[in-house]
Amino acid sequence: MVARTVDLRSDTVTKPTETMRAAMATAEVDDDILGADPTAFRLESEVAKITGKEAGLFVSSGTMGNLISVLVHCDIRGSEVILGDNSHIHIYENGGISTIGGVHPRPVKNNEDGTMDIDSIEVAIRDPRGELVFPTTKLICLENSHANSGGRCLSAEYTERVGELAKKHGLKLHIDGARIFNASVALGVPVQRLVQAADSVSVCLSKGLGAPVGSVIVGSKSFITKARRLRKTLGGGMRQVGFICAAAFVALKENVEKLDGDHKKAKELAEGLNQIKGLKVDIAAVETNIIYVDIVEGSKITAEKLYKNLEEHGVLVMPKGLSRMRIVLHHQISSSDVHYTLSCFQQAFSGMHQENGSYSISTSRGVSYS
Ligand SMILES: Cc1ncc(COP(=O)(O)O)c(C=O)c1O
Ligand SMILES: C[C@@H](O)[C@H](N)C(=O)O
Repeated sequence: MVARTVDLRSDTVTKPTETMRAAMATAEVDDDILGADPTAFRLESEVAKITGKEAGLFVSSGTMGNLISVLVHCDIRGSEVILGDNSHIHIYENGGISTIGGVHPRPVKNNEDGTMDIDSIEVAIRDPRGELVFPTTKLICLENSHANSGGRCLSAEYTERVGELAKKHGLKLHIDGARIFNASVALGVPVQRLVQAADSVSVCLSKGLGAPVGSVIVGSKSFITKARRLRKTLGGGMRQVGFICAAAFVALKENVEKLDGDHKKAKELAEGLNQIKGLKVDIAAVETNIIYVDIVEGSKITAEKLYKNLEEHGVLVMPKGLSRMRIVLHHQISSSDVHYTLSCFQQAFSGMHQENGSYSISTSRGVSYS
């Protein structure tokens, strides 16, 4: 039996807080298909207000939020969406925009910082004169923060430039904002400013904000009307959904202020890991709560042995390839958990480990733990 668990696999692993559970138990609910569940409406309105959009719609997941948004914008047969080749929509959503929506993906290379070169986006836009043979470009998708790039943040200025390009070509812009609040906190820029150029945004409440379930998509009233219908078509219409929206509302109110702490712990953990011989971390790439750690070639331990060793000490990470892992911080990871995690990694590489979580490493800021 493992004495202690430090779950760093994702920020989706958090458990509802007592406040969330209390809110769920007393939530005002009603049939959200025959009318409007009042708590769902309250959550949708709050997210719309924060993002500066006309309306919102609660959906069960970020995947459903992206799928519905793409399908609303890509409403003609032969539609094509320009998106990052390393984006969540392109890699981790089962190709739903194609298999369910019949939308053709037009991947453009993601840079290491999560952006796509503006010129490359423009080159990928189909020339309408070739409509006899080409799909029809309808939409550009961005992702902020960008998960597979290590939680890197897209600036408001970059997003605006993509928005201007979309408008120039009569296209729409969708932002996969699963971690838009992380980007906002890390950049010190309000969410509304980061998504101003977007026609739609999918905002996850179940990631860093710690809600047990759900996302809210936001956009114009007309967009949300179409999205609501498509959600029903996909079987995503829900009846007394207010009891899960109540938890999401608590997350929105209570946990945004905790994100900066997650980012600081991520930086500290990244710096500590980077000091361990056999591991490599690009510290500059750690802008929010996500860390990618590479096991350097020739290190004393294989990835498989490392993960097994960590798991035996209760530390869970997300393997991402043969010699890379992903670590995600969230509000239920304490500073002591960070120190304990570092001692477990240290032990795995050098056989040194103290159960009380102390270890002797000094970070670049001269901070040492022992
Ligand atoms: C960037 C990004 N977009 C979308 C999603 C999908 O969210 P969900 O897992 O709720 O479907 C995720 C999942 O964590 C994600 O990281
Ligand atoms: C794995 C991925 O699908 C999930 N969105 C996460 O970041 O944990």
